[in-house]
Amino acid sequence: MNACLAGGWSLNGPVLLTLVLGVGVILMARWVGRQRHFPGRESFIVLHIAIFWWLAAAGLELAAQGPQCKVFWASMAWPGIVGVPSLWAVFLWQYVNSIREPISPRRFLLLGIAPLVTLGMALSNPWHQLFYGPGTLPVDATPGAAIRYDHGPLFDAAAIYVYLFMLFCLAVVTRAAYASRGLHRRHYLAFVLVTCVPWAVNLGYVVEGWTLFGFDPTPFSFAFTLVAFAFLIVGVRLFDLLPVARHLLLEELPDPVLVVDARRRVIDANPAALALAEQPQDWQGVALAHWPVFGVELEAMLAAGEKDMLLMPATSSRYFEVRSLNIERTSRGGIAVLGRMLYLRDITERHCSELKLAEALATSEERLRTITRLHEKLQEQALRDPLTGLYNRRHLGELFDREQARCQRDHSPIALALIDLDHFKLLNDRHGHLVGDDVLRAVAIHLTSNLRESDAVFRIGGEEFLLLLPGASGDEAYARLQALCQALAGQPLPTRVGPLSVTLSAGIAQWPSQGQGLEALMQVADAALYEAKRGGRNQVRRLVAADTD
Ligand SMILES: Nc1nc2c(ncn2[C@@H]2O[C@H](COP(=O)(O)OP(=O)(O)OP(=O)(O)O)[C@@H](O)[C@H]2O)c(=O)[nH]1
Repeated sequence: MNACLAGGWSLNGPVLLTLVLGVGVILMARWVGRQRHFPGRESFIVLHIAIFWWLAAAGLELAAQGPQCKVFWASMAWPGIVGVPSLWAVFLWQYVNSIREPISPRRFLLLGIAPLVTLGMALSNPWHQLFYGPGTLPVDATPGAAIRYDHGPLFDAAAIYVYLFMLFCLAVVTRAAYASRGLHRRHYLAFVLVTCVPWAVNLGYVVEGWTLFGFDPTPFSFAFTLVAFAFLIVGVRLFDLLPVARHLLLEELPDPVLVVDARRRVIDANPAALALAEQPQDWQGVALAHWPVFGVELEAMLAAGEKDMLLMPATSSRYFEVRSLNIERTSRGGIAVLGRMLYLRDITERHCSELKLAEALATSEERLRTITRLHEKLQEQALRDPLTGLYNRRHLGELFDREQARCQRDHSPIALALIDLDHFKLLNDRHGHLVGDDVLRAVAIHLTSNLRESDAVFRIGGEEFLLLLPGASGDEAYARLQALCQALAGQPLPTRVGPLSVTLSAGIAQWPSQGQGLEALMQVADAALYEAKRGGRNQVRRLVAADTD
C-alpha cells in the first residue's frame, strides 16, 4: 500500500472529474443532513459516504500508474461497491415504509461484515488469485493503461451478493409504485426509473463492456442516482410536506381529535382534545375508557359499534357531534383496522339553534292549539243560547237538514214541536226578570232531561222552545209532549224566590206529511200552538185534519 501511495500518479482530466464528483457527493451528504427529517435519512447519508469511498478508490485507480497499484485501489473500492447496494436497500425499505427510526448500530455493523470480508478477499488476492484471476492485466503497454480484470469465483460471489441487493431495491420501489395511487404512484415510478439507471449501466459494463475513461461507469451512475433521489425526496418534498401539513392542521383544528389504537388506547390527541379533557398528564397510552371528561361516552360508542353520536361533556356546555373513522391498512390478506380516529365536531351553535327552533315550534303549535280551541269554543258559543246553554235558532237549520237527510234514507218521520211558556209576562212582572231567567233555565233542564239521545231542543225566542224528535210519529210525539207538559205543570221549578209553578203550551207538526221544509213545518206547529193557547193553555195540540199519522 505504501508503495502505491508513494508510486507514480497522473492527475489527468478523468481523475479530476472523479475528484470533483466525490467532493460533490460529500457536500450533498452535508446538505441532506441539514434538511428536514425524512424516513431513512441516516441510511441515505451513509450511502453518500459509501459512494464517496467507491468514487475515491476509482479516482485513485485512475490516477495510479503501476498496474499493481491500479489493482490495489480497485480492491480498496470493494467496501463501497458492496456497501452501496445494501445501504440503498435499507434506505429504500425505510423510506417506502415510513420507518423514521434509524437502523440500530448492531444491524449496521452486521451490514458492514460483507463489505469488509470482500475487501479482505480482494486484498489477499495475490496469495489465492480467486478474486482476480491471472488474466488481470493492463489493456495495453502504455503507462497508466486501464486494467482488464479476470473475474475469479470470489469476485462472482461478491457480484451475486451485490445483484441480490439491487434486485431487492427494484422490488421494493416497484411494489410501492404498485400499491400507491395518483401523485404518490408517479413519485414511486420515478424511484423505479432512477433505480434502474445503475442496473442498466452495470449491465452495459458487464455485458457490453461500456466504460467511462476506460473505467467501470457504475459508481458514476450511482452518484447520478443519489442526486436524482435527493431531488425527488428533499426537492419535491412530497412525503415530507404532507405529514407536516396534516400535523399542522390537526394542531390548529379547533375541534378535538383523538387517535386510538386497535386496543382503544389513546395514542394521539390534538391540543383541542387535551383542552377539553382538562390537560391530562401522561396521557399517551391511556385506555379510552379512562380518558378524562368524555372517554366513557366514546368507549361506549365504539363498544356498541356506533359510527357517530351526540356528546355533551359534563364539564362543558358545548355539544359535539362525534364521528369515528377507521384507520385501515390494505394488504393482500384483506383490510386490517389499525385503530380509529375520533373526530369531535363542535356543533353547539347549530344544536342550540335547533333546540330554539324546536322550542319555538312547540310554542307556536301550543298557540295554534289554543287558537283552535278558542275558535271551536266561539263557534259553539255562536250556536248556543247563553242563558240556557241550549242550541239557538242558527243551529236549527243545519241540524234539521242533517236529520231530514238521515230520515229520508231510513224512511222514518220527524216530529217538530213548538213550546211556549204560558203567561210568562205575568211571571216576569210579578217576580222580576231575574226570576224569569231562573224559570227559563229550569225549563231548559226539564226539557233536555226528558229527551232521547237523538232528540234536540232549541231556544228560539224569549220564552219559546223547539223540540226536534227524529223518528217520532205524530202520535208518539203527541204522547211525549203531553207527558212533558203534565210533568212541568206538576213540578214547581226552583228559582231564587223559591219554587214556582209554570205551564207550557205546545203545537206539533209532522214531517213529511205536514210540510217538506223547516219553515213550512214551523208554520204548522205555530198554528197548532196557537190552538193550544186558544184552548186554554197548558196543553198540546196538533192540526188533526192534516195529520195523517
Ligand atoms: N225574564 C225573561 N223574560 C223574557 C225573556 N225574553 C222574553 N221575555 C219576556 O217574555 C214575555 C213574553 O210575553 P208574551 O209574548 O206577552 O206572552 P205571555 O205573557 O207568555 O203570554 P202568552 O204567551 O200568551 O201565554 C215578555 O214579557 C218578555 O219580556 C228573557 O230572556 N228573560
